[in-house]
Amino acid sequence: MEAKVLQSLLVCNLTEMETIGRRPSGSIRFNHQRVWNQQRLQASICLPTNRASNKQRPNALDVSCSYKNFPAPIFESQSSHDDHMILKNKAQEIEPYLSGRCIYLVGMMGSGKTTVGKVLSQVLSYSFCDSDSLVEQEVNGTPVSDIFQLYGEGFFRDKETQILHKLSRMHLIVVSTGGGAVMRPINWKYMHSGISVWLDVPLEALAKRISAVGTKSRPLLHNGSEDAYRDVYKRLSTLMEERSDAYANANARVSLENMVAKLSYMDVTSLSPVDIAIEVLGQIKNYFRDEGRASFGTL
Ligand SMILES: Nc1ncnc2c1ncn2[C@@H]1O[C@H](COP(=O)(O)OP(=O)(O)OP(=O)(O)O)[C@@H](O)[C@H]1O
Ligand SMILES: O=C(O)C1=C[C@@H](O)[C@@H](O)[C@H](O)C1
Repeated sequence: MEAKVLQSLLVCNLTEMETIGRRPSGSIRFNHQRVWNQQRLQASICLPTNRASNKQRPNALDVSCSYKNFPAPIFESQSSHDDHMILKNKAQEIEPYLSGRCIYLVGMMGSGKTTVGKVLSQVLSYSFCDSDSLVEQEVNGTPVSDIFQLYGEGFFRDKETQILHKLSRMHLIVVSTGGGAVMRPINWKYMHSGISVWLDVPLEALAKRISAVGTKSRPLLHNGSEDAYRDVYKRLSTLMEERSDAYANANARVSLENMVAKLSYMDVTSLSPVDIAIEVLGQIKNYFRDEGRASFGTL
């Protein structure tokens, strides 16, 4: 019965997650076992009931977050049995260290934050949120490209900061952040409530991915040009020059170029989202290891 309820869940309201995820005192529960129980509880309470009259409801956070909303684990259909096992084992290894903290994926447009983020959320039994989608919801479902056009980039950035602020009070979420979120120092204050990981993808690969799907939904890249690849590449290069230092604020970096060298692959197109998710978990583990060494004064 419980499994059925879990399966049928499509959308989980962050307000409720916040209510459950925190003790009345406001402190977050960091016990590993409790995290699992908490997820179950969270799931049962996220049923779409009418909660309009619930007096316990904290500041309305009118955004939603998917919880296990994929028919079957994506990673099971996209990778070998060995890869699942590696992914699951890595997830189990770092869960106690994560202690329910959110994972913020940062990186350029098209770097795979959403694709890899969904794999990570499934294997960690976390929820998944895309901050761009949350901004869209806040603006009555207006697409990001229309928000830029109607209200300007500054308005979008303010909404993005508000969303990150709200998310910083949550836990058990993998957050795919907007590509430019790293540029505001205040956003880092919020993202450092969790663990941040930079998906560092070579510009050629980004330009190929983005020009293949078109630039319409990406206002900072769209100019309706004939040679989409070349234009996207040029624009991405400029953005990367402005942003690389900001991305480097992340707690961990996953460089697809380094992965290709390590795995002796031909190029980054051989790297599956599952390969990248495994590396994300590995780099998070390294971060905790280094952090532990630093706090014990052995560095
Ligand atoms: N490892 C991969 N190999 C090949 N294609 C990929 C990989 N990861 C993502 N993609 C493709 O790249 C495109 C962008 O991926 P995705 O939407 O996950 O990136 P994103 O970082 O969330 O982008 P944005 O910030 O613009 O929303 C998608 O078409 C996706 O299918
Ligand atoms: O790189 C950027 O600045 C952006 C990336 C997208 O995710 C959106 O947040 C928006 O299109 C801006």
